[in-house]
Amino acid sequence: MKRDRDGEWPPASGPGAGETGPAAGESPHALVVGGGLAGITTALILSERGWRVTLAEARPRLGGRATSYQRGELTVDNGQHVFLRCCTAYRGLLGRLDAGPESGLSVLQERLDIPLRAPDGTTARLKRTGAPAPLHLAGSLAGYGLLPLKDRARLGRAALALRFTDPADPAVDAKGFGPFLRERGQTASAVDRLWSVISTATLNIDPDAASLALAAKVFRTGLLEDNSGSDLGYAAVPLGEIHDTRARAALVKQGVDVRDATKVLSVDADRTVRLRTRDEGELTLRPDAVVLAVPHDAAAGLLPDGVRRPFAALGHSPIMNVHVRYDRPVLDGPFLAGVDSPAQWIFDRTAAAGLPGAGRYVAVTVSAADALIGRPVAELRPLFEDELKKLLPEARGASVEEFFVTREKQATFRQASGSAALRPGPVTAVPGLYLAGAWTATGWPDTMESAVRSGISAARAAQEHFVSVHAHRNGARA
Ligand SMILES: Cc1cc2nc3c(=O)[nH]c(=O)nc-3n(C[C@H](O)[C@H](O)[C@H](O)COP(=O)(O)OP(=O)(O)OC[C@H]3O[C@@H](n4cnc5c(N)ncnc54)[C@H](O)[C@@H]3O)c2cc1C
Repeated sequence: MKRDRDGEWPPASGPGAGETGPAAGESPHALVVGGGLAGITTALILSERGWRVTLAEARPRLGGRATSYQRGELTVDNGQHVFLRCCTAYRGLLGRLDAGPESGLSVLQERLDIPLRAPDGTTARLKRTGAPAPLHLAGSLAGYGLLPLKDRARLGRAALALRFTDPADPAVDAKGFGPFLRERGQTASAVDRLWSVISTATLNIDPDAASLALAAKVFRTGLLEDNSGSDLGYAAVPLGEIHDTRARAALVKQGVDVRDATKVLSVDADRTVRLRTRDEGELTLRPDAVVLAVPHDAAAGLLPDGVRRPFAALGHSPIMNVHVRYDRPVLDGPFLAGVDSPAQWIFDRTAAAGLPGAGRYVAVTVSAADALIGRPVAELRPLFEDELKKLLPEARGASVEEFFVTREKQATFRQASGSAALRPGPVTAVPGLYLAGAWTATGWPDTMESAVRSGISAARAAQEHFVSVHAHRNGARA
């Protein structure tokens, strides 16, 4: 079987460390631009390989789009984040930061188990058994109470077709997920009440517009190829505790020069980089490697003139989170998926956010939030309070103590059909200049997993280039 090197967090040293570090006495300098998960990963790996690494992050905190902020006594995530057991690279990063499930900082279900409810009170449970994939879901889908029997009977046809759909095929990427499902007999309710629950959450776009290739990647890797792939995980603490505090400590321990509140202003074709530092001063560096681990539009703005940047057309899709504090428990588990409702995923974040007392704090995720993200709180509040009363019977008698909204207009790139062709690999036309970020060509949707994979690939590309240039120079000298 082909080894999935990008899915493995590379060992720091010893056998398996891969391409080996720079030779003794040589200590090349890398500037990693962007302190999101892609930049953190690149910086850690290059540093472990013997590079001197500077990490420049424009904001005062690390973690990029997967982070937290303080609001009174609550530590609020900018948006609820989940991962799956198949996210091997992100789980590798959690392990590297001592933040895996065994640390208590994150949770990973032993077996996939998602409770779902519709506003009319109908419920279902997406649950796996220990049977081999795809039989591990057969019982759960056969009893999926949110769909009539005739719809359930047809689910297998689309699942089987997805299992044989190649996510790497450009012709597949040119197609939409919605049309593919309809062609395979899936009704509008099957799309809304089952397929979209997973595809909208992972691809952040309506199924009709979503790339079939990315949908096939999600369903194949998560649900259809391995029985444990979709076991669900999430942080048990604020995201910032892992992606900022823990990551920063690991980077500093590793010797990385972490410069937050430091913005890269320009990168020239000879790798001369201008930065604006925390104290508003300017600094110029000329490192051996520059890794742009920034969002795609920021990368398009920083690349030197003459370098192609088709990815500037990737666009964005928004995610909105609605945050509600109740005076009492309203959820009878850690989370619930809502169907036929704008309240798509409801997570109890009381303990994670550090809220004391009997009250409860829930975070509600609205992916592909194009229609709602621009609406004022005055409109969103009655809408969501009402929806939550329909989905959570316990909320009907509860008082809302606080209601606020976080809006991420550029949460992910627009994962539409045709987007794969726009995603670049880590190597650019400028020697020593690399790209990383969840939007680059990892084959994964714009997720934490994709970000970490992109960081692994960029670090590997920088390392291989450096080693080959030096082997060439040393050969020329001999
Ligand atoms: C609300 C929300 C919910 C999400 N839910 C999930 C989920 O459930 N599961 C999941 O896996 N993914 C989820 N995602 C997606 C996930 O957060 C991203 O895919 C991932 O964090 C991207 O990491 P990154 O390092 O590629 O980019 P980013 O996190 O965007 O990091 C890039 C960094 O570069 C910095 N930067 C930009 N320009 C400069 C400059 N000129 N100089 C210096 N620094 C610069 C930025 O400040 C930023 O910190 C969600 C995203 C959002 C917003």
